[in-house]
Amino acid sequence: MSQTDTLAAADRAAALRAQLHHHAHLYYVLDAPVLPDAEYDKLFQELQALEAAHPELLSPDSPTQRVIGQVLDGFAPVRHAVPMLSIRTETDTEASGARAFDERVRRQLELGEDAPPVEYAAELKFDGLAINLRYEQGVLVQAATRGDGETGEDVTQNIRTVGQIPLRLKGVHAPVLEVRGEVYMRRDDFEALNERQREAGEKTFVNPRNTAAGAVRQLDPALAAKKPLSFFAYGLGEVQGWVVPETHSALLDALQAMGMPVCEHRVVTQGAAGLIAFHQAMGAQRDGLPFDIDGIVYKVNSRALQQRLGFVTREPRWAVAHKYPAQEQLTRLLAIDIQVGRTGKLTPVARLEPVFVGGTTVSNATLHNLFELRRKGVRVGDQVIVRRAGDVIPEVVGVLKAERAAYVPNFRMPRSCPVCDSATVREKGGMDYRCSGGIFCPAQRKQALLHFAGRRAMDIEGLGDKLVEQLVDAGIVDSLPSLYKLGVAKLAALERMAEKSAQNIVDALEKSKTTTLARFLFGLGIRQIGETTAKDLARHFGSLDALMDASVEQLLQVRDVGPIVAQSIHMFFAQPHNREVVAQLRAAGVHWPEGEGAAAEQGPKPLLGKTLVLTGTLPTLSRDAAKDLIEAAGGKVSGSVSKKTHYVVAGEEAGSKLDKARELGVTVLDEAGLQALLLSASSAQSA
Ligand SMILES: NC(=O)c1ccc[n+]([C@@H]2O[C@H](COP(=O)([O-])OP(=O)(O)OC[C@H]3O[C@@H](n4cnc5c(N)ncnc54)[C@H](O)[C@@H]3O)[C@@H](O)[C@H]2O)c1
Ligand SMILES: [Zn+2]
Repeated sequence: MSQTDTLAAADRAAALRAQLHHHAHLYYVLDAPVLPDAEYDKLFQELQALEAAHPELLSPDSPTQRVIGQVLDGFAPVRHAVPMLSIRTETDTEASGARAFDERVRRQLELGEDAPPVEYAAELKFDGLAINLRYEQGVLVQAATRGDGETGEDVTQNIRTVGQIPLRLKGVHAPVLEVRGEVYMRRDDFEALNERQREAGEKTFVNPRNTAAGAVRQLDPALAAKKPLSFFAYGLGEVQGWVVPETHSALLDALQAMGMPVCEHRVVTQGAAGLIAFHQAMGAQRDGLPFDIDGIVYKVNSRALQQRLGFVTREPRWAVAHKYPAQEQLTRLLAIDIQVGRTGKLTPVARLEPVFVGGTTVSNATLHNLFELRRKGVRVGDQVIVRRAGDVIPEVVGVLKAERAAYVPNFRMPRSCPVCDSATVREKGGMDYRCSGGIFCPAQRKQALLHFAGRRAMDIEGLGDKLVEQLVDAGIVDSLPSLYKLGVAKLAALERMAEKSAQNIVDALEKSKTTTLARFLFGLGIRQIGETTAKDLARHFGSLDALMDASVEQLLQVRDVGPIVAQSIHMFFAQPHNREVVAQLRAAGVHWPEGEGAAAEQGPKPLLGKTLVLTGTLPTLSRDAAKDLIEAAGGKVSGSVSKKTHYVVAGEEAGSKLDKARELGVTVLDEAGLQALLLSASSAQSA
């Protein structure tokens, strides 16, 4: 090898070490890596290869030679009685990773060709943070992170908040028993946490691993307690006065018997073939697991053999981590498109240079919403980190800002819906932009039709999920008015539809034409217009034309209508295509007694200002009918009992609401009591 080769190699090795140290610091000390693991691993492997080719370049402080990580200021250092090591990684293709490990083990144990296969225990490699739990006389006295392997951090206070970690071991009173395992965050807990963050307009977390690590290494235990963490045990540290089982699998059984959470997905198997089978089987189940794993750990099962194999500086010789495809990868953001969801929500979607991540090729990923996109600072052309884990849709979780070559303008949400061209709106205080097109927007059509046909709206019997799906997909129904053009022949031609049922639908459509203004308004599916608001509006304006022409100020006069609702109604009727839909529906024969609301408004209001709660089954009145009666009498129906509740109307099988009413001393009525109240109050008022 020439001298220039060696010099170039030395330069490259030094550069790689500097980079690896930098990224390890971000990862292990600050819990805030900027590179995906796969990129870090590439650099790590390049350094390993260089050092193998040029042994003279090896230095004891190389990241390949020792565990990196250091104690964060603010935590007391804990010296590990038994060092906490790393595990050698096999990133090769499925079969060869296990075979390479088995061959090494056999060579080191000096097993001949015809010696029987080595017994292995295989388990999952949980993607979290290693923790050493020290129990003295069976009581948890200290919890420590790995740190640099020799010295970790005392995180006892934070670990005490992890409900799955026993504070006392069952049936163990040994002077010292250190249990090691992984603290992690379940995917559903992680998603829920991020959902809350997004709703609050706060920063979201990148992945469960870094979130869990950050929570454990949080200086304020109260903040740590807010992040739901879980735990799996997989090994031991120092032991005094306890007989360690002879195999790894028996150890895991023993840990489980002490009350330690141990993962059920593990096997004992002979030779490489069994390892390969387990790696493949778990690879197929990986997406469905409730937590992230980044591989399988193979361990020589016999403790005696483990001791014979021993350690190299950084890792045991008797274990190996056989990885799966990474769940985070770097790729380029080609464009940002807008997707319109079933409820009209606009989601920015990243079009990506296709990348293999989490086991599949991904070319689209969600950017969630404008605010998150801005906070992450994502721009078209950027190198972005894509995460795909489990069944969650792939998402862009970060960006390498240093890589940006030129100025790229900030992304903006479109002013009109890319599907239907209706105006887009952002609700005050909300994070989301929406298409205001409603039924007019093909993206929202099915949802809008179902809502229109719903029991509390136009009440079109038989027009459910399946049928709407069929009608829209076949292009037969593309708007609310086109519903009323459906004939028996067209319907009967659909799959699973007979003449009789088609006739029933046509009859139901006909029947629905005679309705009330409140039902019709509610059925239009105007954002923010629930059933109660629709009733209030109908009562207040009495006619649809008056409502359609109302100004925001006039709308604000209606009981319980605030600025957001008023704006939404005004916006809806300001759009010509919405007025057109209304006109067509009326032309199709949909009608209601005009002025009905105004008349009702003048009737007696015996329950004005009263709040009632309904619970259980009433003998004759349906829940809806009771609600209508109460509302017609000026009362309000609420879903939960509080000190502000005036009456609870209870029927059969009334549940916790009844208990709550008794607890708070709220008057409880049965159906007869309600009827009497309506009558006596109204006669009292008219008297
Ligand atoms: N993104 C970055 O910038 C960056 C920087 C540094 C390190 N990293 C990542 O950190 C990892 C390397 O870290 P490492 O050296 O700690 O090794 P490792 O995390 O790959 O392996 C050792 C660890 O595996 C864990 N583990 C999980 N399940 C286990 C089981 N069943 N049995 C035993 N141990 C189990 C333990 O916590 C143990 O400490 C790589 O994935 C690397 O990509 C990333
Ligand atoms: Zn639209």
